[in-house]
Amino acid sequence: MPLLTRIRGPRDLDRLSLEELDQLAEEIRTFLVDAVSKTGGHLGPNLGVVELTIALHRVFESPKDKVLWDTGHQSYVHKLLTGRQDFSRLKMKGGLSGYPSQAESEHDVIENSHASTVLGWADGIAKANEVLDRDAHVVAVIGDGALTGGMAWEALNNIADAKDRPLVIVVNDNERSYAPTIGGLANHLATLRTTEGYERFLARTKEVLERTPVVGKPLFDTLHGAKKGLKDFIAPQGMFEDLGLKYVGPIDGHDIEALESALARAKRFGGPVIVHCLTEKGRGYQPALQDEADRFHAVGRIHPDTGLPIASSGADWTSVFGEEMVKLGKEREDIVAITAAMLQPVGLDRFAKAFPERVYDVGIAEQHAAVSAAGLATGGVHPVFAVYATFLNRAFDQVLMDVALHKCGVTFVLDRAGVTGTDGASHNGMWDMSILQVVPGLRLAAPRDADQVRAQLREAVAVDDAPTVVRFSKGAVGPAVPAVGRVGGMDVLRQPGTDTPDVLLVSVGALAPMCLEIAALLEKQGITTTVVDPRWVKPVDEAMAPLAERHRVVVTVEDNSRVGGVGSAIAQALRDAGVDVPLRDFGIPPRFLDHASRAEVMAEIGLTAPDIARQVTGLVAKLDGKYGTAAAVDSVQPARD
Ligand SMILES: Cc1ncc(C[n+]2csc(CCOP(=O)(O)OP(=O)(O)O)c2C)c(N)n1
Ligand SMILES: CC(=O)[C@@H](O)[C@H](O)COP(=O)(O)O
Ligand SMILES: [Mg+2]
Repeated sequence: MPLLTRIRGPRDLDRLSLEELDQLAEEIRTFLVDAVSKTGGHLGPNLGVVELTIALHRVFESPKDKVLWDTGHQSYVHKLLTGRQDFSRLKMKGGLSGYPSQAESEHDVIENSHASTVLGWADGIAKANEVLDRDAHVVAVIGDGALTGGMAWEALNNIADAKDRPLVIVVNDNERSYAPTIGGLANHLATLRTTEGYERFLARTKEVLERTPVVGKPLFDTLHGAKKGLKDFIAPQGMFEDLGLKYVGPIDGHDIEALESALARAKRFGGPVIVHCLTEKGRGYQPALQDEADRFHAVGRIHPDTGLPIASSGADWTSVFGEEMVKLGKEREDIVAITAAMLQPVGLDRFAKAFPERVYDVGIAEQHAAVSAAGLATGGVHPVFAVYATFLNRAFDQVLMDVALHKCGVTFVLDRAGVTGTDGASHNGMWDMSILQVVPGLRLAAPRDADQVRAQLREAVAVDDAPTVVRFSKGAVGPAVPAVGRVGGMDVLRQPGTDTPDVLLVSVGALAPMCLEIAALLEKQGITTTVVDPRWVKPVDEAMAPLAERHRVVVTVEDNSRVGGVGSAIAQALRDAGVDVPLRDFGIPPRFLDHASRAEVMAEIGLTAPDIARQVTGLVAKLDGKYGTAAAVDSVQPARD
């Protein structure tokens, strides 16, 4: 990599010739395939923005000028050009984040991986530049997929209203989210893509007319002044121009010279301007280009030559859900499915194949998905909206005020619930069982294994007068965890072996195997434990309080924030029932978790069997008066915050 290794920062790009820039682009592609095949990551998106990122950093002066990335999964090239070329531990503990990271570089701003926010950020920074009279540019890169998110349009509405506030929007149009981007916007972008760019037409006309004696120049000035009429005739700018945004494009997103010319003109424009770039997701890497599903949007470790996965994972939670959905779809014609641009990642691809007319991809529009689901339920069908837990955060109000308030029978299936790890703080599904606790009427299930996913999904879709939620983890689903008894609606997973047990251990969802391990460790300390799985964690089962009362201490363990989670809800239920058995809740501490493997994160926050068993042993010891009264129990520190 003779050129890439010489790039220590963006300004090192300035001295390269066009030929060298093209060579650098090739070196970067080779680097990306080699590095990401070893670690896994967002290979396809980054292969598509190599030339675009080079051109951006040649035209704009980061970090003085702010180069912002929507979702941030396509920022690997940006990292390579801003002094970060060790990708050996990408997305791993202590290695580079898979997204921009302010801790890594002054060139990075937006760290969260939640789509459609970049234009809002850009609007705010541009306003700050104006207020502080700062001589700096803001350039926001947004994908065609992210542009289907409502927040992008809220921002555009504001940006378009400030005609003299410089802001450059680069639409990275590769015609895909994971799958081909859907909706009216995608269709509009297609018309812009397929018509001869007005700018190119104008450039060519200018060239011809400037060579035309006498009438040439005046004619060009007339044409150039023709403005919208001519533009719409030559290349329908439509929506963006109608919004009042200057539109430049479409530009070949792999032609560095054309990109630099367009970006330089946009930079000089002095107001909001859209540069519409046409790129190819997975460019330059045949296995990605041939991947019809998602062009290697996010890959695990792969063989670089073939693109084939190195480690194929066994049955995962997602596929268990997907298969049951197909069965349900056959049994009930009123069941429909919704995805927010993630059909395959959430496991609805098989349902879509079987029932193409009963699945809706709404684009990256979770809020719309929830409201549309309320409409679908009101219309007499039962929608199942499958979404990553962390992405439902943005649709909280819609779940509350559209679905729950109207008692709509909508089922939300939350994949990637709990600690996911390698995608960093914004991807952990650690808030759903807290924020959804406050939704009146909503019922929330946390299945512990594949059988329970199937059973609880069926129980959920049988509810037609309230929102139901089924949440499960990322990745491989563990072995079946059988019940050995039943109390109310709850499964007993381990009997205490005595009529006066010490601990009631409430195991939530996928942590059941760990909770059984905790009980075994406690038994070695002579501590008797009942392990119970509530199955439906909201509302708290009526049998919980009486069951708790038969124990000396209650311990709850959940793969969700400790704050306002299942433990809090159970504590409140015990108080309401006048049961004052001490309770200690274990969960995720209320802080943002740096990227690392799931196991490393769980160990770091103390959500492991040995950690919890040690703390519970201390609790019981205090109860035994070895260290004073039961009240001393409260002095035991919760899991490390
Ligand atoms: C709110 C939200 N929903 C879903 C996702 C998952 N997601 C990550 S990237 C992506 C597709 C983005 O498409 P686009 O913006 O066109 O970028 P590209 O990958 O094509 O460069 C999606 C749906 C997300 N990050 N945030
Ligand atoms: C950037 C984004 O939101 C997705 O691409 C996400 O990174 C995929 O996560 P999984 O790998 O868990 O499907
Ligand atoms: Mg795209």
